[in-house]
Amino acid sequence: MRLYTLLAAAKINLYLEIVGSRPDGFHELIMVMQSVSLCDRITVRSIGVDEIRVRCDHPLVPADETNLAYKAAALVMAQFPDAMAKLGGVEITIEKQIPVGAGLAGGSSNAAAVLVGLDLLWNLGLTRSELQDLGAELGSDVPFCVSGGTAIATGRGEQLDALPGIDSLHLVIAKYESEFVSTPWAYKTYRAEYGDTYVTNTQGWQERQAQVRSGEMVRAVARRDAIALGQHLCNDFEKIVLDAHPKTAALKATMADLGGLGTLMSGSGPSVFTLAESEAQANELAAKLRSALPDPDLGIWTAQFVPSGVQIAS
Ligand SMILES: C[C@](O)(CO)[C@H](O)COP(=O)(O)OP(=O)(O)OC[C@H]1O[C@@H](n2ccc(N)nc2=O)[C@H](O)[C@@H]1O
Ligand SMILES: Nc1ncnc2c1ncn2[C@@H]1O[C@H](COP(=O)(O)OP(=O)(O)OP(=O)(O)O)[C@@H](O)[C@H]1O
Repeated sequence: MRLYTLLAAAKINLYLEIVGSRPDGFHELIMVMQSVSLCDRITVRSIGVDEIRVRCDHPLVPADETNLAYKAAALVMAQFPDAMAKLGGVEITIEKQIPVGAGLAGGSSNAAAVLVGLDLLWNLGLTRSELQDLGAELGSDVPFCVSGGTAIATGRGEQLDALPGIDSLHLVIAKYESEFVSTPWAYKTYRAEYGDTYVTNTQGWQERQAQVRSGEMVRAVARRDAIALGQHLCNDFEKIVLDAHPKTAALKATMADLGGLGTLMSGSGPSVFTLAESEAQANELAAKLRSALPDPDLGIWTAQFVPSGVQIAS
C-alpha cells in the first residue's frame, strides 16, 4: 500500500490545572482530555524520492519543515533510516478543518496522524506506546492525540491514564478567526502571574493528582454523568487569557447563557466550547449563538466526543 488517509481528531480540555514548574522548564499539569469529531484529513503517500513534502492550503499553516507533521515524518525517518532507503520519502497532504492556534491541538493531531500513517506505510510494527513515546518528542499534546478518547494527562501532558468514554456527548466550539493565543505566551504569562502559588515539590504534585483523580470531575466522567461533568469544567488558563482577550471573554459569557451543560475555554485558547446532550441540542445552541453574535469573524462548529485520536479512513 503506497497511500494512507487518516482522520486527525482535535482535542478539548475538560479540566486543566497548572500545578507547578518542572526541572525541564515545562509545567506539571493535571488534565482531563477528550478527543472530538472535528478533525483534519491527513494523507501520507510514498514518493520515489528521499524527501518529505507537506501540502496544506491553509494560509496560517506552514508547508515546510516547521510544520509539526513534517517534524513527525523527519523523526520517524531519523529513527528508521532503512525504511526510507527502501521505500523512498513521503508526501503529506493536510486538509485543515481544525481552527489554527485555537487550543484544539491542530498541529499536535496532525503530527500524531503522521506517526500512525508512517507506521502503516512503512510497516514498522510500532506499538501504541512506542508511537506515544515518539509523539512526546514532538510536543506535549501529541501522545494524547495518538491514542485519543478520554484520559487523565499528567506530567507535561504526556503521562496518560485512559478514562471511560462518553461518546454520546456533543458540543459547540467557537473561536474568533482574528483571535490567536500562543501557547508559550500563555504559560509564560501564567507563570508570571501565578508562579508564587505553584506547588513546589513532587510529593505535593502526587497529592494534588490523587485529589483530582478522586474528585468530582473524574468521578462524573467515570459515571458518564454529563450534568455533573458540565458543572465541574475547569481551565486555569482562563485566568490570564480571558483578561487579555475581552472578545473571547464576552464570547464565553454568551455561550454560557445559551443553556448548554457547561462552557469552558479549551487548552491555551482562544476557542470556547459548550457541552450539549445531543446533536439536536448542539445544533440548536449553535443557531442561538449565531443569532446572538452574527459577527462573520466568529467561527462556529458542532462536534461530538469520539473514542480515538487518529482514525484510519483508508
Ligand atoms: C495547553 C495544552 O494544549 C493543553 O493540552 C498543552 O499543554 C500544550 O501542548 P503543546 O502545544 O504540545 O506544547 P509543547 O509544544 O510541548 O510546548 C510549547 C511550549 O508550551 C510550554 N509548556 C507546554 C507544556 C507544558 N506542560 N508546560 C509548558 O510550559 C513551554 O513553554 C513549551 O515551550
Ligand atoms: N500541522 C499544523 N497544523 C496547524 N498549525 C501548525 C501545524 N504545524 C505547525 N503549525 C503552527 O503551530 C501553531 C499552533 O497551531 P495549533 O493549531 O497546533 O495550535 P493549538 O491548537 O493552540 O495547539 P495546542 O492546543 O497544542 O497548544 C500555528 O500558528 C501554526 O503556524
